Parts: sequence; C-alpha cells; structure tokens
Amino acid sequence: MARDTYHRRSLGTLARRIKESRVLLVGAGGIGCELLKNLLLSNFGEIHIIDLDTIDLSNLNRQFLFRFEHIKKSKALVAKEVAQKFQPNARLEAYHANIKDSQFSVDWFATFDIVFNALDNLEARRHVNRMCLAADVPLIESGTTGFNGQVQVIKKGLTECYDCTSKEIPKSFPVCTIRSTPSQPIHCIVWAKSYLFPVKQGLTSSSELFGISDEDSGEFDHSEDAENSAEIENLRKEAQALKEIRQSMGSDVFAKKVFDKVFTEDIERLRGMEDMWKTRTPPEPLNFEKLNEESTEVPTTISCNDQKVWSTGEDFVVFKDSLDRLSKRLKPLQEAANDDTKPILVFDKDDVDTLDFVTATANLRATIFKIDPKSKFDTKQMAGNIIPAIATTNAMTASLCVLQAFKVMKGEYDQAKMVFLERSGARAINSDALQPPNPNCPVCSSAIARLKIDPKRATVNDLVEQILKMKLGYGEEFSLTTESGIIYDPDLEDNLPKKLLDLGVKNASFITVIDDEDEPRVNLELCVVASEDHGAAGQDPITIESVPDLPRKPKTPTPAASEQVNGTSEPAAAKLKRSADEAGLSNGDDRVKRVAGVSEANGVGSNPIVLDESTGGAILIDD
Ligand SMILES: Nc1ncnc2c1ncn2[C@@H]1O[C@H](COP(=O)(O)OP(=O)(O)OP(=O)(O)O)[C@@H](O)[C@H]1O
Ligand SMILES: [Zn+2]
Repeated sequence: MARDTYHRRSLGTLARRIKESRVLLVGAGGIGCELLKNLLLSNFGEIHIIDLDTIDLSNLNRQFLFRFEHIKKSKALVAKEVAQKFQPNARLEAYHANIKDSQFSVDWFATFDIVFNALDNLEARRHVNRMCLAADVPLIESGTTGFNGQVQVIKKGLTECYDCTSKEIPKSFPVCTIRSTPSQPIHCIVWAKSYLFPVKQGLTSSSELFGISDEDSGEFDHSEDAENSAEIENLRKEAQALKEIRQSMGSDVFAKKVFDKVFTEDIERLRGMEDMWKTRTPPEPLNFEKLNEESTEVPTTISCNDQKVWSTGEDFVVFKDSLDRLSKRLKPLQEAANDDTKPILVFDKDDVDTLDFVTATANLRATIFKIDPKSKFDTKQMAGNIIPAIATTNAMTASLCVLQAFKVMKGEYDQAKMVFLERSGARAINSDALQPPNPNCPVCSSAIARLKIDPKRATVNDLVEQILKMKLGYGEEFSLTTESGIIYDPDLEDNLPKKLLDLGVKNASFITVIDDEDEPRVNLELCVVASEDHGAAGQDPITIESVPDLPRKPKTPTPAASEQVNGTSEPAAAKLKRSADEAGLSNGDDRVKRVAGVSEANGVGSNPIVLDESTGGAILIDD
C-alpha cells in the first residue's frame, strides 16, 4: 500500500494539512537529523532546514544522515540531499547559515506553519523564541542532555514561552578560587586550561605559557571585590614572570623553569599568605629534582592510557613530555611569523598534546592542594564541557516533537503537552499540561510591534520623537535597548542624531522599549523590518505598522531574569543543551507524584529505562 494511504488511515483529515504544510527546522544536529527523517516520513510537504555548522567526525555516531565523506561539508545541505531520498516529492530547502542572520526576518518566520528548534545553545533558542512570538508562529522546542530529553510546545498568548521560566547560564568561578584556593578537580582543570593556554573567547589576560591572548576566559568571574582585584593584580605580575620563562622555550631548562615557577615558587608564595590557610589545608609545593628521580622508570607512553588516574610521577612525565611536544610545535610557528602576528597554541579537547598537558598540570596542581586527580578521559569531558549525547534520546525526543506537531496542526493546544524523557523515573516518558504565559516574563509579556525603517535615514531621534512620543504617547522616562546594550535613555542623548544602522540595528533586530515612568507600561519589543524601499516616494524614514496595546505592568517583581551562578563546585560547563531543570521540568518529587498509578522512581540515574508495568510494558506516549 502506498505511504499516502497509510497516512490517510492513521491521520484522517490531518494527513492533507500535513502534506500542504510548510515547516522550519532549526538545527541539523543530533535531534535535527532524526526530526528531519520523521517529518519526511510523516509526509510534511515543505521543510526548510537551517544549520550554521559543518559536519565533524564526532557527529557521525549519532547524526545518521552524515557519513565519513561528508566531513567538513554543510550540515544543512548534506541533510537535505540525503533525506530527500526518503521522500522525493517533498520540497526541501537548506540554508548553511545562522538563524540569527538578518535575512531571516519576522516576515519570513511568519510564512511557516510550525518552527522546530533542534538547537544546542540558549542564545539561538532565545532568538527563535522571540521571532516566533513576533511572527505568531507555533514553536516546538526540544533538547536533550544524556538520557534526559524534553519537548515543549510554545504558542503566543496561550502557553509559556521559552523565557517564561528562568534558565541556568554557564557557570564561572571567582579568579581567586582558580588562582589561589582551588577545592575541586574542575578548579585545577580550569586553571591549567585558561592560565597556561590563551583562550579563544573572553577578555584580557596575558599570563599564558603558549602565547598571549587579547582575551580572557568566560570561566573567570571578574567582579571587582577586594579579594578578586588583588588576584587580578597578581595575575599581571605573574604574566611578566611567565614572559621571561617563555624566552627559554625549546631549551633543556624550559620544563624545569616552568615547573619551578608554577609548582614550587608560586605555591610557596601562596603558602606564605597565612590568613588564607586558617580554615583551609595549605598547599604543599612540589620539587622538580625529587619527582625527576622518582619517575626515571616511567615511560612517556603512559599518556596513552586515558582511563587510568596517573600517579604523581606519571603526571610529571606527561607534563615534561607534552610541554616538549607543544614547544616543538610553537617554536617554528613563532620563528616563521612576521611581527604583526603572534602565533599561539590554544586548548582544544581533541588536540592530544594540549589535553595531555592540561591533564598532567591539573593533576600536579590537584596533588599540591590535596584534591583528587582525574584520568585523561575525565579531564577531557570536564575541560571540553562535554555533555554526552545519546542517539536513542535524540531519536525518542525527535519523535515526540512530531506527535506534538500533529496536535499543533489540528489547533488542539489544550491537548498539547510538555513532554519529558528520563532514565530513572517510573516511566520513560512523562508529560505535563502546558502552562499559561508568565505575566512577568521579560519576553512574552511584552507588547510586540513591527517597526519599518529606511536604514540609510532612520535615526534614534526619529524613533524617539515621531514614533514613541508622538504615536505611542511615551513620556520622557524610557530607554531603548538592543542586543548590544542601551542605545538611548534620558541621560544618553548623544545617540539621538545617530542612524539606527550605525548602532547595529538591522533587519530582524529587536529594540526593547522599557518604560520608566511611575506606573510603567509593559515593555515593547520593536521588531525591525529594514528596507531601503521604505525610504522611497518621500515616505517617513521610520513607521510603525500598527499601534500596539500597551497595558500597565503587573506590580510583582520579575522572576524570570537570568541568574549568574558563581563559585560553585559544578563544572564551568558552557551548557550546550537544555536540561529538564532549565525547562522547568524538575525531576523532583512534584512530578513523580503527579504521575498517577505508577511504581516509585527506581533510583537516581543508575538504572536503565523503567517502563510502567501496569501498562504491560508499553511506553506511554501521552496521557
Ligand atoms: N544560531 C544557529 N543557527 C543555526 N544552527 C545552529 C545555531 N546554533 C546551533 N546550531 C546548530 O544546532 C545543531 C545542534 O545539534 P547538536 O546538539 O547535536 O550539536 P552538535 O554540534 O552537532 O553536536 P555536539 O555539540 O554534541 O558535538 C548543531 O548542528 C549546530 O550547528
Ligand atoms: Zn514568556
């Protein structure tokens, strides 16, 4: 029987609507590949796929549309080409691009029946959430972390949006914890990674051994309390000392100089700060000669054993050997470089030399501070911020997305669910009713309006005077914020004559208007539609499409703002995937109680998927 007949039998009248639908899939990674296959096999007629990345060797174990020969090619383009074979009649469009690019305007989003998020980062998720709210298109948001997965249906005005609940943001550590008082293996790993290597993203620091970066790691907390600023000053002094040591790179004495500085002298200096050790165990410096004698029998091949936690002597050998390998790589690069470029080596979890070095130096530091050392394998996970991705979780999550999409296509939002997948609960798949929008949400409680501008002419003054004060009746007290920060408030009048374009406002940008009067109106999100045509025929350089309703704000504080979490014992993971907790899907008691008639949760994280016995072992897809 033809596939269409099966679809009609199982989906009834919905089959036709699905075939005529036009949907957008954002992300062609772990969930995205599975979802694309599901959408095609479910007969969705037109699918647009976007992904900014190219295929990597490490994607092949789970992103099944990709093969070895596709490495370095665009994920979106390859996904389209390969998946087209499942359903040759479907219309597929692929974009090798960032969803945040200005070509993907609100008007473009509005052409889709459903948008599916299969992303791995907060920023892109937030952007799509805002665009879907502005375009009033339903969004199916999904994410996985190891064995956990979740799917959330988002519809403007009816359900919570992605930002209605607070999200955990990447953790950072106070500089003083990393530099002087580490207490966890991760503190030593962050130190080895960020202090000895330049980092690719962040702000200023120059205390690295393998080159000097203009930037600093986001893993450091730079808030200027007294303890921190003293540490930052120390960092500057040490930068100078390391600079001198760098001069001897490539010579026989290099390893000893580095070792003596970071594992002996710096530690003795730290130990001398007695106040610091009143409530903590003081660090014990290491001795180069002693370790050299103790490790004469250790082969350098020990570094290949990534499961074993190396002894201090083994760490010492790997330290010297990897330092030598890295120096040999850097030296010729430096000699060949002209004056303008300064070659550097940066940490990369997949670069064995840098990983060996970080493992060994982090472990030597851990020994000094009486912290448990870690295997190279564990160090790789922690230093590389790796969250295991599991093919089965992705596949199950992608299938749940399609089941929710059917409800969205039918307009049955009362039937749509927040669904989550977990390993240790009584059932593998659980669901919750969708919550109404949070009235204090900084995103969806805002009014939304489209602002048409001629980018060549429209100024901040045009927006403030003609639109906000004259058309929308704003008083004097309000501010304008874009992604790059505040562009106007009553004390920042210098920007008034500037063109919006020169302040980074382009097509698909958002400008948030925050009313600061005594009884403020809700925030207003202005979604920019920039078009040079708009300036033609003597039109105003800036117009608003329709006057939005701007009620007063509710008087309760806003709970959904992001929180900065510093100095915790958790890995400084730039958390890529959304966890159940982030989604407001706590795996705690509340939810277990809500799942009626099922056995008790069976342990925490240590058991395989437990299915509900009362249903004959069936996985309950939905309540
Ligand atoms: N702003 C964005 N625009 C378009 N695609 C994006 C954007 N941000 C992330 N993506 C894509 O979303 C996908 C997420 O997939 P996934 O979580 O499987 O990540 P991955 O990078 O493929 O794998 P891993 O991070 O586990 O190595 C990636 O392919 C990534 O390129
Ligand atoms: Zn919201």
